[in-house]
Amino acid sequence: MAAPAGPPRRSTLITGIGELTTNDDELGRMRDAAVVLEGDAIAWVGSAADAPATDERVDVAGRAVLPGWVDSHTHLVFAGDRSAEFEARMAGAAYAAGGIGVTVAATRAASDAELAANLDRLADEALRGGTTALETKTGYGLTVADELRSARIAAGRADSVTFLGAHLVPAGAEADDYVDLVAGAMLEAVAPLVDAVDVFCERGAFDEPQSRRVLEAARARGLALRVHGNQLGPGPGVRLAVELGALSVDHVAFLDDDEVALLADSWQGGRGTVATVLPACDLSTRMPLAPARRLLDAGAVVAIATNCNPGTSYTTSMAFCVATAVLQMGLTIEEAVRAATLGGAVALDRDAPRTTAGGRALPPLGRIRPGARADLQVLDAPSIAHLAYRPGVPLVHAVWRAGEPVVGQRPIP
Ligand SMILES: N=CN[C@@H](CCC(=O)O)C(=O)O
Ligand SMILES: [Zn+2]
Repeated sequence: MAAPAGPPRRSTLITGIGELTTNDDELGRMRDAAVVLEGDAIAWVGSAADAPATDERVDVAGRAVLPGWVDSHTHLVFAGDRSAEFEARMAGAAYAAGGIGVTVAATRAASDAELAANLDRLADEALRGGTTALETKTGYGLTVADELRSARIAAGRADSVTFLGAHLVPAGAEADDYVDLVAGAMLEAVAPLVDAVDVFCERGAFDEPQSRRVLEAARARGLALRVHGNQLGPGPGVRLAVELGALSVDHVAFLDDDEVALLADSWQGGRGTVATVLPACDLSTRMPLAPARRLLDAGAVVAIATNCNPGTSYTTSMAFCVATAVLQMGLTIEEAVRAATLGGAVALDRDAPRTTAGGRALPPLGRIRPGARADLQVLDAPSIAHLAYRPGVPLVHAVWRAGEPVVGQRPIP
């Protein structure tokens, strides 16, 4: 299968692929496959025996190749450490939304350079673990100036940036005044820098009317919507997200059957709301694991993400989340890998080609097929089954991001 011809760009053949997971309905999961990368995109996928000539090549000696992880939910603009809070939780204390305030104080006190360096450190860590596309959020500033600098630091470092001014009512503020600020001046300041707007719709954070105000203001500006919902108990987050056409509702640990059906039905007749499960967060907060099996059985679209943040889920490891989804949430290997790659791309609205406001073409993410962004990872294993069969073992052998070999084995001319 080949992409339409364009101007010549450096081409690389990846051959000797023992097992290729493409997430493409026609190509499926292939044996003895080869892939050609050209510039930042995939140019050809097929049987190794039919591979075309290229400028350079790399033989991965029977290893498994799959799309890079698409981590569609992280909070990487922060400073400080909450390991004492984590240790207390492991000794029996409950998680409460108010812990966010500790990170807000540390983030406000940090310099731009410190915040950028912390984000770069975590993004590099994620890349070494096979993550080739990353969403990240503001939400630890909670003033116009601090949210704006968080958005500036995230823009250009992440594939997708989300404004989460509605993360917590900051100390000393009155809730409805703060919602006015978030939906007004704060949103106006960050809007040119962000792709989506998110709200923590939960007891102790924002209630349904407050969440709705922020989301409707965002929608009126043409921004995509996300909701942190049903994390710590039953709540209105899922219903609100589906009603307003949010791209995703994330956490979804507490769902009744009607909410599961609502998420599944949201896909009838067009684009719906992705249910993003965050297995590392569920474990780190000692909450029930989100019902990913029930969601898939009902026909919902599921994404798996890390929710990397210093409070509830301090990991960049998508492989850990995939292993947990298989071992503890009842997903098959293929379902978990798909949710952590293509599922994330759908949650970011990046599963199809897009053009930026400035006219730049963005190739789609989450699949290995001609025309997709050349984002792939090579495992030091013959099959994706090893991601759960060998949990906790760092299996990344090499990573290409947008056609560049960024980790491990390099091609030779
Ligand atoms: N739930 C809300 N926000 C983060 C937690 C942030 C924190 O505790 O610092 C989350 O996704 O889990
Ligand atoms: Zn989150």
